[in-house]
Amino acid sequence: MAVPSKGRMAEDTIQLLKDCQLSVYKPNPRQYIASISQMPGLEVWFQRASDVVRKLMYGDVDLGIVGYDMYAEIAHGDSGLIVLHDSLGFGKCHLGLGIPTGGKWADINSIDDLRRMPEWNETNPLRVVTGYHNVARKFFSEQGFEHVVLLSADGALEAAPLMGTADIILDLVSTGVTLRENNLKEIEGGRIVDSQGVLVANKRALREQPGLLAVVHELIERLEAHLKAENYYSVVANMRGSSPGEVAHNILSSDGLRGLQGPTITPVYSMDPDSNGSGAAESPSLYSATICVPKKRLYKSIKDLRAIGGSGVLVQPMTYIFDEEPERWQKVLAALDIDIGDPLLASLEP
Ligand SMILES: Nc1ncnc2c1ncn2[C@@H]1O[C@H](COP(=O)(O)OP(=O)(O)OP(=O)(O)O)[C@@H](O)[C@H]1O
Ligand SMILES: O=P(O)(O)OC[C@H]1O[C@H](OP(=O)(O)OP(=O)(O)O)[C@H](O)[C@@H]1O
Ligand SMILES: [Mg+2]
Repeated sequence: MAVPSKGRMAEDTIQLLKDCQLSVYKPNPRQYIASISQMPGLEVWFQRASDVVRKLMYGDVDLGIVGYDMYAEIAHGDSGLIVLHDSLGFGKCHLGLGIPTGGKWADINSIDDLRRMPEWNETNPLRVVTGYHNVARKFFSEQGFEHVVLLSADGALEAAPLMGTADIILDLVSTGVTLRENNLKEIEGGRIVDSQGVLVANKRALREQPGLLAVVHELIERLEAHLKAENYYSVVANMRGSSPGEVAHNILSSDGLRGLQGPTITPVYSMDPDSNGSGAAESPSLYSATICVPKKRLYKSIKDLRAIGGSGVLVQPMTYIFDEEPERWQKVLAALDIDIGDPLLASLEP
C-alpha cells in the first residue's frame, strides 16, 4: 500500500491508520518503506501523492491512499483501478473555477454566463490555468465550451488573472480564502469535483495477489468502524419507569433516541432498606438506558431523555462501531464480480 510521503495528506493518512489501530512503523525517516505490525503481510510505501496514483496504475503497488482529486486527474478514466473507500474524512476540498470579480467579469455568475461571453473565439480562446488538465478538458467539453486553451502551473495559480497570464483558474478550493484574497470568485456550476482522502486499489492485483482481498476486507472493516463511530456518542441515562419495557417504549417513541438498533435497559440497584445495609435490591422505578446518539443531535437527545424521565446522563465518545458486513465490502465484491463462494475469498474464512 502506498501512502502520501509529504504535504497535508501525509499526516492525516498516518493518523487515520493509527486511529484504526494500524500504526505505521517507519524506522528510518529518510527511507520510504514502512510496516504495520497488525498487518505483517502488508508493505507500506511512502510516495508523493501524485505517484501513489501512478504506481497503482502501473501495478507497482496494490493499494493506495490519496486525495480523490489526484485520482480523478491522474487515473483519468483508468478502469484498472477501483475506489474501495471514497470518504476517509480528511483532505476535504473541491476542484472549482476561480473567476475575477471585477470589470467585464462582474456580472459573470454562472457557467452559462461564462460560456456566453462574446470575447471567446478561435483567435481569443478562454485561457484557463490549472494543474488538472484531464479534469478540465472533460469539464469544458461537457459544458459545451468551444474556445478554451488550458495552461499549466504547479501552484499559486490565483495570481495568474492579475498577472494577465490566464483569464480564469481551475484549482483546489477548501476555505475559499486564497480565491477571495486574490479577487477571485466561484460561480454557479463551477464546482467540478468534490474531494477527500480515498482508498484505491488495482483491480488486477485484487484478483491475482494472494491474501490481498483479506487485507482489503480488514482495512474496510476497520475504516468503517472508526469513521462511523466518529459521528456518535454513547449515552447512558437513569430512566424513571415501572418496567424495562415501559422505559424502552418511551425511548423508542421519542424520535432520534432509537440509536443503532434500540436502547439497552438494565436495572439500577440500591441498598435494600429492609436488609439493614447488608443487601442490594433492584430499584422498583429506576432503570439505566444505553443508546448511541449522533453527535449532531446530542443536546436535543439530552433534552428528550429528560422529558421522558431521564437523569444522570453520561456521554462518552465512541471508538468503533462494528456493524454488519460493511456495505462498501459488498460493493467491492460486486464491482469485481466475485461471488461469496469464490476461492479468492477462502482466506477470509473466520
Ligand atoms: N486547500 C488545499 N489545497 C491543496 N490540497 C488540498 C487542500 N485541501 C486538501 N487537499 C488535498 O491535499 C492534496 C495535496 O496534498 P499535498 O499537500 O501532498 O500536495 P501539495 O503539497 O499541494 O503538492 P505540491 O507540493 O506539489 O504543491 C490535494 O491533492 C488534495 O487532495
Ligand atoms: O481554499 P483555501 O483554503 O484557500 O485552499 C486552496 C488553496 O490551497 C492550495 O494551495 P497550496 O496551499 O497547496 O499552495 P500551492 O497553490 O502552491 O499548491 C490550493 O492550490 C489553493 O491555492
Ligand atoms: Mg499545493
